[in-house]
Amino acid sequence: MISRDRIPATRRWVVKIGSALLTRDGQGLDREMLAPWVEQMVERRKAGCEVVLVSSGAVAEGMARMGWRRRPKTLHELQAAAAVGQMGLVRAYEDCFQCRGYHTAQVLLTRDDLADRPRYLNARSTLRTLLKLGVIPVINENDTVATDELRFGDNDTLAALVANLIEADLLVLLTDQDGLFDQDPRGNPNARLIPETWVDDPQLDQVAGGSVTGLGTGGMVTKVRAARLAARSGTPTIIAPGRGERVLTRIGSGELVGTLLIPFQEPQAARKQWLAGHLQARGRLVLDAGAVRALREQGTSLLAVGVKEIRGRFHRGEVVACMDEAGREVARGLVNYDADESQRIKGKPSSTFESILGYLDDEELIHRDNLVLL
Ligand SMILES: Nc1ncnc2c1ncn2[C@@H]1O[C@H](COP(=O)(O)OP(=O)(O)O)[C@@H](O)[C@H]1O
Ligand SMILES: N[C@@H](CCC(=O)OP(=O)(O)O)C(=O)O
Repeated sequence: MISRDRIPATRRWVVKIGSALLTRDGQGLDREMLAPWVEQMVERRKAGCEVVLVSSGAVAEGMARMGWRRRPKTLHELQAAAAVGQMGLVRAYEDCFQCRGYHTAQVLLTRDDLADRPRYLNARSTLRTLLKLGVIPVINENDTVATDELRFGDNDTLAALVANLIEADLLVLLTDQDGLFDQDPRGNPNARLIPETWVDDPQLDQVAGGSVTGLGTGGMVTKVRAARLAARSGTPTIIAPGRGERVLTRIGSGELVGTLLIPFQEPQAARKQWLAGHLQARGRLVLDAGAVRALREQGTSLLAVGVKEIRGRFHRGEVVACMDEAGREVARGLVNYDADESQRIKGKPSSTFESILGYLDDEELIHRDNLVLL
């Protein structure tokens, strides 16, 4: 189990800086805040810890550059603002890191980049190479091309998936509060900071509220969800106050800063993490109770005989969600048959596939190696 005293030994961090923190009430980047964070990340780097930065702020900086006082309503205007603002964002980081002797690299990702296995593997190799070269990757969502179906939507999720991608030792979510409280501290003076918690504690779903500033997206809800995603690679998360004095340095020395969310499970193999973090399943399979039990209790492959319903359009090799009859997702995995073929073989034993389809590709609908329980 990770505890604060193990943090000084961590060697790979993902640091996420949120919009609520980085932008002065929506007035563009707070460049004065940037320098101390960069300073501290450079300190970490010099102490032998690799750092990947996930930074929001493109939309807010774009709005400031265009002289827009209100956040635009249409997706295209938001995308335009992000494209303008991203220039300012990377320039600010590049200037700040370069004068301290470090190069930065801009990496813009969409959900599809991480959902597609070859692109996921490419992103992983590029990030690893950049880290080996001593460069600081600065990641944001590729807002220009990300439509609603393609969006991570909030950078907490993006940061967690990046932590999975590079198997980070720590995910730091810097925000405008001192950490996670037992209720939203805005307007609740009695709210108490939670210094440490298991990430799977169901209570967290009650305490974490949304964002109220209109600048950030997601609030604590997406941070808790991100911490749970990060836990899949065994990565602990700290939600910490970005405006706190030398916050990254203090976290690095194991001081009690913010909220530590502790992973509850052994790290999953990278392939299973990728499957679990895959945000958009192409289709759904509804399983009968026997199949759900077999997956959960015996860790078997999924056979067509236990499948009652096929929903959505998908091809062999794509990710599908496995649901129980009450509509809860129990697993997801890479399916061995297209949707049309699955429709024809559902509820049937594999001995009949050849006569139904004219061929037998695989005996299982999803092989256990390609399946992850949720
Ligand atoms: N239990 C809670 N503890 C702390 N903050 C909370 C809680 N519930 C909701 N919040 C809200 O979450 C906000 C931070 O999230 P958000 O605005 O999305 O920022 P960021 O851009 O840093 O991701 C805080 O300003 C706070 O009002
Ligand atoms: N990609 C967007 C950031 C999305 C966003 O606001 O995320 P968050 O900082 O998690 O609330 C931008 O750069 O403006």
